[in-house]
Amino acid sequence: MAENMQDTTIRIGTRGSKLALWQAETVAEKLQAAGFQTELVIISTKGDQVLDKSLAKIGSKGVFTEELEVSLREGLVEIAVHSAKDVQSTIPADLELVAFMEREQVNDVLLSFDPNFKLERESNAIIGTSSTRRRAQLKKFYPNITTAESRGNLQTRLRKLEEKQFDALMLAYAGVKRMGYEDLIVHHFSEDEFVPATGQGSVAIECAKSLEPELKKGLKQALNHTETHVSLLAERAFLRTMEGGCSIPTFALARLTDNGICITGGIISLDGQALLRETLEGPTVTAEEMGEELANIILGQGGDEILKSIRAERGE
Ligand SMILES: NCc1[nH]cc(CCC(=O)O)c1CC(=O)O
Repeated sequence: MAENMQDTTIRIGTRGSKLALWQAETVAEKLQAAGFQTELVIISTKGDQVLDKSLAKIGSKGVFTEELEVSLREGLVEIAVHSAKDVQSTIPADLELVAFMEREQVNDVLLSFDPNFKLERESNAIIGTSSTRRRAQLKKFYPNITTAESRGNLQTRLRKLEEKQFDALMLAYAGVKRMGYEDLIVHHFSEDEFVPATGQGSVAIECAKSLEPELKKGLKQALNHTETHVSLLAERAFLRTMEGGCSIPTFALARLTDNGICITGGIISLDGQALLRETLEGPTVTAEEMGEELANIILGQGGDEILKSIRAERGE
C-alpha cells in the first residue's frame, strides 16, 4: 500500500442492525490489518424504519441502501457496507462497487426453538419469512406449508419465533452464522431447490467513483475476494437483465468450476406453480455475458410472462 495511505481514515457507512454492524466490523478489521484507520458511521435506512410493511410493499429499490448512498455522495463516508443481496442490480452512475468480500455458505436454513422440529414434504407447519422468493419456493416444494410475514432484523424475527407467531423461521445461513444462532438450525435447504437470491452470503463495498484511484486500489486489495467477485458479476448481470429487483422471486447462484464458471438461475411465480431454472457453464472472462444470456433464456422461456403477471398482481 502507498505510504501516504497509512494515515487515511476510512469512514465506513453501515446500517445499525447487529448483522450490519458485524459485517462492517469485519470490513474495519481487514482495513486495519492493511494499515488503514477506520471509523464506523451508523446510518438508518427506510428498510430499518418501516417495519409494518412487507419489503414488496415498500417497493422502491434500494430499501436498505439509499441513505447509505446519499452519505457516500455527500462525502460523509468513504465506503458503504451492504449485504450484497440488498444492493440493486444497477447502482447510480456516480457510485461503484469496489469490492466483494468472501462469500459465506449460501443456502437458506430453518430455525426453531423446538429441537425436534422436522421438515417433511407434507409438513403443514407455519413458517416465517419476508421473502417472496422463499415463499414461492416453499409453496412449490412444500405445498402444505403456510407462510407468515416476518419483517424486522434478525433479533425481532427471533422474538416472533419465540412468541410462537410461527413454528419455524426461514433465513439465510450467512446471517444466522454471523449472529451465532446456529444452535437453532433445524433444517438446511438444498441450494438446488431453494436457489438463493443474487449475492446471498456476500458483503459488497460501495464507494463514490470520484474516490482517489490509489485509495480505491488499496480498498480493493484489502477487501476483494476474486472468486466471489466473479460469481457476483455473473449473478448481478442476470438480475439486471431480468430487471428483477428485490421483491421479484428471481434467484441465481454462480460458482467457479475447474474450467470456468457455472451459473444457475431462474424465476418462480408467486404461487410456486411456474418454475423456470437453467444452468450455463463457460469461461470466467465471460461471467457477465453468461449472466445476461441466462436471463434472456429464462425470459424467452416464459419468464417475461411471469414477471408481467407479478407486476400486474401488484398493480405496478
Ligand atoms: N434482506 C435481508 C437480508 N440481507 C442479507 C441477509 C443475510 C445475509 C446474507 O444473505 O448475506 C438478510 C437476512 C436473510 O435473508 O435471512
